[in-house]
Amino acid sequence: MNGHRMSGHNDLLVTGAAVHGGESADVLVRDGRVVAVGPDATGAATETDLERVDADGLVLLPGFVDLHTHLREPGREDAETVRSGSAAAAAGGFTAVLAMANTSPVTDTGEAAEHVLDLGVAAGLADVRPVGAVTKGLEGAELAELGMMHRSRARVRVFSDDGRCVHDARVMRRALEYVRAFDGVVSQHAQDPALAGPGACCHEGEVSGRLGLTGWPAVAESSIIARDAELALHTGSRVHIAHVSTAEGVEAVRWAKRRGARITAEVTPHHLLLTTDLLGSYDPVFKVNPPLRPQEDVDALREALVDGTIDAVATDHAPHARHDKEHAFPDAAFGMLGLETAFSVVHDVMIASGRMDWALLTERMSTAPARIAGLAEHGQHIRPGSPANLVLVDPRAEVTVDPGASLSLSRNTPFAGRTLTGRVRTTILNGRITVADGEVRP
Ligand SMILES: NC(=O)N[C@@H](CC(=O)O)C(=O)O
Ligand SMILES: [Zn+2]
Ligand SMILES: [Zn+2]
Repeated sequence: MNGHRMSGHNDLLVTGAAVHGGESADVLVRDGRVVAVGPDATGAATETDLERVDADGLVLLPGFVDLHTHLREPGREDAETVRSGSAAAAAGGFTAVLAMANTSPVTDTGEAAEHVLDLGVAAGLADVRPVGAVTKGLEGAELAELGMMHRSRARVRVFSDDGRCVHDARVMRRALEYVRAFDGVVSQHAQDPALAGPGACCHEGEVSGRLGLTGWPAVAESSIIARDAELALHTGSRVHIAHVSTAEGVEAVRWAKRRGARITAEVTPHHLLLTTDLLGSYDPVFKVNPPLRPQEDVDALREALVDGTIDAVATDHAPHARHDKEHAFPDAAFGMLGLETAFSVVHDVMIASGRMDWALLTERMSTAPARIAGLAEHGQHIRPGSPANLVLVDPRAEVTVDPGASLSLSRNTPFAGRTLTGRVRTTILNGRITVADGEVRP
């Protein structure tokens, strides 16, 4: 809001954008809202106090919403802060991000959640919403203060022990029962720890045998999804499956939806594009949890994202300091950057290839994640009265990913040097430009 005033403009007029990928129109934004779309927009603008954004050839969409971001603050401000992560989010076209609870200290109390919320407001570059831990200290034993986190100013609705699976069925059942009262949701890192040996660090299959690494079998993912679907049916609560990575996992979600379970699922951009083939290099930049999978899984994930078995794209942006990645593959940290490249990857893999249209991309990157997280100010259809949380993208521009240009404090992108079609140009948060062409607006 301050920035809005400081910029000196009351009105923002976006001209010639293909709204929702359709007809091109002018869009007038004032006081954080869209006030006019179409021929009226120009006439309604205040000529004296107007910023124009020429959007010829660009597509205007509701801002993206990320259900799964690691911002590392508090605790690992060397890898990312709420400020740097919000800048990366804005550069990637995101207007809202859910900040995972595996910080230090863990977000497992009302105060901890409010702290993250306040850091997000102070940064002012994205709507940062804390995810609450399911269990105290992510230890999997005792429920965290779920009700207190929900009743806090942060209004936490999404809970996750991400990084660790809530493997105890009794704990998962209690958590689901608890969040039902306020329509909360548990986001599960579906991976049965009992099914992977200690030191697992890649996909279990031909690749783990060949490289001599310990792997996670697909059944570690699908068996937890099936169990949690049963618990969701039993409790009547909502469960969300984080970063689905296998064809078996997709099949379990499909089965659960058919049975009427209140289940949603997400896939990451990296699991939609990258495969185990990259592991031959033993480069830890490709080490992630869940691991990269073979092409058959990638194909199943793409299909599931189209047919709705998978509801949303979520980045699992997981920044790591250089010294945590510079190890032999088995010892390096798990995780990849994702916020700044998400749109380009999804556009390249799903739209440029003809698998998806703009309406479906909007649903998967904006509308569905906003709905799952209960964020009413995001993912709204662009029309007079809707919140001005928006993104302008250029479907024709190519991006060659340069880790050095990232606004994240970390550099661990698996897409370095890749050329992708589709680029984020301008992100608008609450009526104010946050990032234009990769530069943060002061
Ligand atoms: N995705 C990862 O490989 N790592 C995440 C944790 C997680 O999402 O499980 C992290 O916090 O670094
Ligand atoms: Zn996870
Ligand atoms: Zn994660």
